[in-house]
Order: sequence, then structure tokens, then C-alpha cells
Amino acid sequence: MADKLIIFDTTLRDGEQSPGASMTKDEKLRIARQLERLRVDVIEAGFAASSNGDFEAVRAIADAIKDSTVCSLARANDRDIARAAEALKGAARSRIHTFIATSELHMEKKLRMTREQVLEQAKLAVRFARNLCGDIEFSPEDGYRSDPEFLARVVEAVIAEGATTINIPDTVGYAIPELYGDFIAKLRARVPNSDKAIWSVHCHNDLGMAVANSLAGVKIGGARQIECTINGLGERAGNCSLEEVVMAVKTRRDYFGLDVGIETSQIVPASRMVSQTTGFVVQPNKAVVGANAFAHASGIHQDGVLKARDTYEIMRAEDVGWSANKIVLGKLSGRNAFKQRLQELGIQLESEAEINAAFQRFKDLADRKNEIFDEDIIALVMDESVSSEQEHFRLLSLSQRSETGERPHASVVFAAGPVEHRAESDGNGPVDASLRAIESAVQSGAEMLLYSVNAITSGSTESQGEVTVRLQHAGRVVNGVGADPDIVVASAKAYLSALNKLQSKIERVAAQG
Ligand SMILES: CC(=O)SCCNC(=O)CCNC(=O)[C@H](O)C(C)(C)COP(=O)(O)OP(=O)(O)OC[C@H]1O[C@@H](n2cnc3c(N)ncnc32)[C@H](O)[C@@H]1OP(=O)(O)O
Ligand SMILES: CC(C)C(=O)C(=O)O
Ligand SMILES: [Mg+2]
Repeated sequence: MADKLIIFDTTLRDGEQSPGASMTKDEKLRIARQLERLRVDVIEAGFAASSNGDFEAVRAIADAIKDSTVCSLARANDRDIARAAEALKGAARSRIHTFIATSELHMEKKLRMTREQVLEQAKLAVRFARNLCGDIEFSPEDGYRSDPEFLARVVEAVIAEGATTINIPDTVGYAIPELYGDFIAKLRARVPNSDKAIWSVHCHNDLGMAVANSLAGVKIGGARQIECTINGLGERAGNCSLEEVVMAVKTRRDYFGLDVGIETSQIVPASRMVSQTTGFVVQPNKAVVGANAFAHASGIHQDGVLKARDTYEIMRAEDVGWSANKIVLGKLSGRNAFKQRLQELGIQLESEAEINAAFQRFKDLADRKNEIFDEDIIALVMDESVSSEQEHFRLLSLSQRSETGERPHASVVFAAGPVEHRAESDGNGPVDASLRAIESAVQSGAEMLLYSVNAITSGSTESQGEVTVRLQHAGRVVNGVGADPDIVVASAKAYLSALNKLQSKIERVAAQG
């Protein structure tokens, strides 16, 4: 049987140390329940001695969680450890995690203690904790930058005092994978009683290597516990991300040869919950949990994935909690992906020529629009495009007035064929006022089914806004699109563009009649 890799989640402790990620007791409890559904082995619920609020959060989590071990951090002193033990009293399985720094820099400048004082305090702390709890983790803070010879003495001593897990943190994210793995392997070899404890890694992401370092600590160093957080949340640049290490070990089981007990389908729900709770948005290209992690936007990839998913996917989206992989239609998509989407939407085009014509319209639209939605495809297939020379309605000018506390007012000048119209209206907002003004003159009687705004070039307020308006009239549905840096102008253009399409249909029907 393969060894088990213990997943120790510290989202609620080290994750909360991210500036701005502070969580209330109820929020922590909600996340802890999700971590239990995710089947993490250990939940580090907080630092009980840090505040009454965190004490209560650790206590509530200890009382509620049954399947995972619940842990509290504590400095290497009796008060912190006693608070941790008190908060954990109700837990089905509890762990006290005590720590003290062992690097020369931290001992001298921060703790202002000698090596011998630190060694003694570490021993006393573990001895005290061991009398309160059977499961004790010890961390030599800044362990990776510590003198290996001194570190080995401390570790040997705390194991002798009863520490059951030895965690070697790369507190400041300074490590390099091979060097960190080697450091742990050599340290284990130096400590005579090393086999009496489980070895653990705790890596920070300051150089973007937290996941790689943790995996090297496991593969090269022989660690069997990884400390990590959902979405890589954590102090400064964050901690090792849970979703990435777990999926690395699972996907490359051929290489790691280890089992993890994680219910991976709960990964995306956990990621969303943490992101929503903390307000830390997950970047779209984040491995495993980013919106694009299983999305394909280019034709050759889409074609490959449609023929065989594993051409471009090493994991199944469903296995980590996504509903399915995502084919994003856009300007780089090809015919095959387009045809597949038509099929999924139940649209049957009669001939190759019809498909080609629809595909051409799709490409034209995609050049103007970031992402093509199903509604766009339905509209462009049902619809005939109208070239600008044929446009009946054209926006000539628009002015609008809106002021806090006053009802907005718009004045629109537009051409209907050779005739110029001027129309005015007020409305709930400037967009509403402008569209009402146009409608009061045109009197199309069309019903608006959709109004949506997109930033074409995202990221700043200088972006060009793109508005889509979907109108329905006499059983026909048309989409109008308008783009302009002024959203109100873009809206008026979109409305007139939709009216143009209705107009061309009406004329066509009339001509046929
Ligand atoms: C690498 C890590 O992530 S470590 C965990 C970091 N997390 C946190 O600090 C969050 C919670 N912290 C807190 O709420 C507060 O810092 C508390 C309650 C723990 C302590 O608050 P205060 O008593 O006001 O001390 P303060 O934070 O100003 O300074 C820390 C003190 O702890 C000492 N200390 C630091 N680490 C340890 C340790 N592992 N064991 C014992 N003492 C320690 C420092 O030397 C300093 O002592 P001093 O006051 O004699 O100079
Ligand atoms: C408390 C320890 C484990 C820590 O978070 C660190 O050293 O980064
Ligand atoms: Mg840390």
C-alpha cells in the first residue's frame, strides 16, 4: 500500500494572516465545514491566544468538526498553549501546534534569545503541551534558514519530549525545490529519533515556488505532511496552494506514489467560498481553480478536446468540482467548435453553405466582442446581418443630463433613412432615458429581452464599452450591438442597430408578401 500524504490546511490561520483576509467566527466555521467536506486531515483553525474572537472561532470549529483533526497555533509559552488546549477541548481530534524561531537572525534580532534559551523553551513548551494533548506539532520557525546542526538538536529534543509532527517551515519563501528537499532529507538523517515523528513541510510563495518546494520536501526529503491553504492564501505572497499540491500528487501518482484522502470534487466549492469570504479574487489563469483552468479558446485545442479530452486536459474538470470543461467561443475558435455548439443548442443548419455563412458572421462578431455567448449565436443564426451602408437608423448625436436627486433626461438626434428625428425623454437612468427617447419617435413596440454591458478592453475606466440589446418583435428576436467609450452612446447605438435588424426583417417580409 502506498504511503499516505497528510493534508494540513492552514487557510484559517496562516491564510488569515494575509492583510485584508480577516474572517469572523461564523465565516471561519463555514469554511471549516467545507474543509471537512473536502476531507482535509488537519484544519488549523486559528491562533487561540491571539484574541478572544479567534479563541471563540477555534472553539466553535473544534466543537463542530468531527472528521478532521482541529489544531490551534501557539507560541512556545504556557499561556498560549493553555489557551489552545482550552479552545480545543470539545474536539473529536485535536492538535496543538507550537513554534519558536531557530534561525540566528530571528533568535538574535527578534526573540533576543540565545540558542540555549531557545532550545530550552522549545523543550518546555512541547513538554507542557504534551500533558494537555496527545497530538503535538512543533515548528522551528524560519527553519530553512537555520543552522542545520542546531536545528537537528532542537528537533531531536522536542521529539524526545513527545512532539509527534515536526514541521520545517520555509517561513520567508527563500527555498529552491532541490535544496529544500535535500535540506529535509539531511536533517532527518541527522536526527537520531527522526522516525518517531511525521515530517511536514510549510512553504511560502515569495518566489513563487511554494508548491514546487513542498513537493520536493515530500519527494526528496521524505516529508509526509504538507501544510497548505485554499487558493494559496497566506502571509505576504501566500502559502503553498492546496488545490495545486493535491492535484499534482494525484495526477502524477506515477511519480509521487502517495495517496491523499482529499475529496477533490469539493476543491472548486472551497475555492469559491474562500474567495467570496475574503474578497481575494482568484485569477482566471490560476491552476485548477481559475475560471480558465479548463477553458479552451483556440480552434485547434477546441477541435482536439472535442475529439478526445486528454489531448489538452491532464485532469477532468468534474474531478475538481467544475461542472465540465468549457469551450469558450471567440475569435480564435474554429468551425468544429462552432458546429458543436450549434448542435448543443439544438440548431440544425441545412447545408454546409449555411453553416459557413453563419460561421463567417460569428467570426465577424467575435472580432468585435470578447466572448460569444449562446444567445449571440442563436441571434446570429436566426438573423441576417445588416451592413452599415444599409442601415436605416443611424445615431447622429446624443446629450443627456443626470444629477444626483434629479430624474435623468436625454435628447437624441438620429436619422431614419433620409429623415432626421429629434426625440427627448426622461428615464430611470441616462440609458433608460436615451432608449425611451428613441422608442418614443420610432414606436417599434419591440420588447427588450436583454441589455448587457461588456468592457471590450478590460482593466481601466478608459475601456470601450460594448452594449448588447436584444429585442423581440412579431415573433422575431434580434441582437443589436453598439460600442463606444460612453456607455450611454453605446446603448443608443445598440438599440438602433437592433431596430435596423427588425426593420430589414419587416421590409423583407413585406417584400415577400
Ligand atoms: C511565521 C508565523 O506565521 S508566526 C504566527 C504569526 N501570527 C501572528 O502573529 C498572529 C497572532 N498574533 C497576535 O495576535 C499577537 O502578536 C500575540 C497575541 C501573539 C502577541 O501579542 P503581544 O503580546 O502584544 O506581542 P507582539 O506581537 O507585539 O510581539 C510578539 C512577542 O512574542 C515573542 N515571540 C514571537 N514568537 C514567539 C514564539 N514562537 N514563542 C514565544 N515567544 C515568541 C516576541 O519575541 C515578542 O516578545 P516581546 O513582547 O517580549 O518582545
Ligand atoms: C508558524 C509557522 C509554521 C509558520 O507559519 C511559518 O513559519 O511560516
Ligand atoms: Mg507560515
